Formats: sequence, structure tokens, C-alpha cells
Amino acid sequence: MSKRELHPTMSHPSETICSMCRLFYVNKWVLGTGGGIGIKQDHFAYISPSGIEKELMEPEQIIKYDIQTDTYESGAGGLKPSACTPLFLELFKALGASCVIHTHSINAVLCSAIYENEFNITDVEQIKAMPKGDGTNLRNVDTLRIPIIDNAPEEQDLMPALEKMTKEYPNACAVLVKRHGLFVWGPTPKKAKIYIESIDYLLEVALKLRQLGI
Ligand SMILES: CSC[C@@H](O)[C@@H](O)C(=O)COP(=O)(O)O
Ligand SMILES: [Zn+2]
Repeated sequence: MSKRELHPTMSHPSETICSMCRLFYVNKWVLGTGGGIGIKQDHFAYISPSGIEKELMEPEQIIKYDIQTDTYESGAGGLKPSACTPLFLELFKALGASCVIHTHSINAVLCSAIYENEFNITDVEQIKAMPKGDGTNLRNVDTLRIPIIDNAPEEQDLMPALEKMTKEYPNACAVLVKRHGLFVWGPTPKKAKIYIESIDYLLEVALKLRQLGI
């Protein structure tokens, strides 16, 4: 993925969504149509379409959703926006995110099953890539906390738990959904990418430390 593809003024959000999904597919984060991305720009949200292989998406298939009117233009082939659209919109509105990434990463699914209500980790260098919520980053000795909410039969049914989470964790940049996956957000696509890469790495470290009994 080139620097240009993550630069808000150099690349269209639809291109950024497609190139990030191709990258995430290699990590097995968006296999079998799972996962998706929403990017907010002005009063529009660019959202991956529902039910298609996310690594094969083309920019013209990305849905342009008007946040003010709650309407959208169908992507090429009459595609609908992701089932995660209400969750993306809520994270834009409640926490000021501009990019939300959803994956079905194996590390996320395993950690969501092992930890009860919150994943937490401290004393790992990569924690320093994570935001504290006040414009600075956490220190390696700080604790990164990621809330965990229960899964639901349909994505829209996750809304009450997501809304509760945004009030209890106003500085959060991620939430795990039990046995489902991970949502990570940031003020730009580039930052959201850095956060999700760091979080997945930290989830894997936690799983391996546990396996080793450390
Ligand atoms: C493998 S189906 C997964 C979906 O139910 C959902 O959780 C998901 O991640 C993607 O939904 P989509 O509507 O295709 O954007
Ligand atoms: Zn999902």
C-alpha cells in the first residue's frame, strides 16, 4: 500500500478502503466476506458493500452514504452498504472517528472468548503506538484497555451495547465483539491502520504469553 493511498488529500476514501482490505486479507482479517471499513469525509461516509469478498472490491463498488439525509447511492451492481453501517455511523458521531475498520481476526476472536468484559495488557513496547485519548500516546508501562461486548444475531442488534460502550469508554479506539471480531477507529485512515495493526499484535502477544504460562 503506497503512502499516497493513505493520504486524505491524495487518495479518494473508496481507493483507501479497497487497498486496506487487500492488505488485511493477507493477514486473514477479512476472509470470506467478513469485515469492512467506513471512512467519513465531510457529511459523507464511504462504506464497504455488504456480502462481497472484501479483498476483491473495486473503488466504484464502495457506497457513498449521506450522513445528513441517511440515504445512499448504490455501488456498482446495486450493492448495499455493510451491515455494520449503523455501528460505523455511531462511532463517527459519538467518538469523532473518521475511519472505522472491522475485522474477523483470529487473535481478536480468541481474546474475546478468553477475556470476560475487557481485554487489557501492559508492559509491551507496542502499547506506545496507541492513543491515550488526550492527544498523546500511552507509555509502554500504561495499560491498554479494550472493552468487550456480546455478539448478536444481526449487526444492528449490537447498537445498544455499542452505545453503552461509547459512554463508559469515551477514550476507547477499539471494541472486541465476543466470538465475532474487532472494531478499531481513528481520526484518519492512517491512524486507524496503525491502531488495528498494533492491537492485533498485542492480542497475539497476550495469547502467546498465556500459552507459555507467562
Ligand atoms: C461472514 S458474514 C459477516 C457479517 O455478518 C458481518 O459480521 C461482517 O463482518 C461483514 O458484513 P457485511 O454486511 O458484508 O459488510
Ligand atoms: Zn463482522
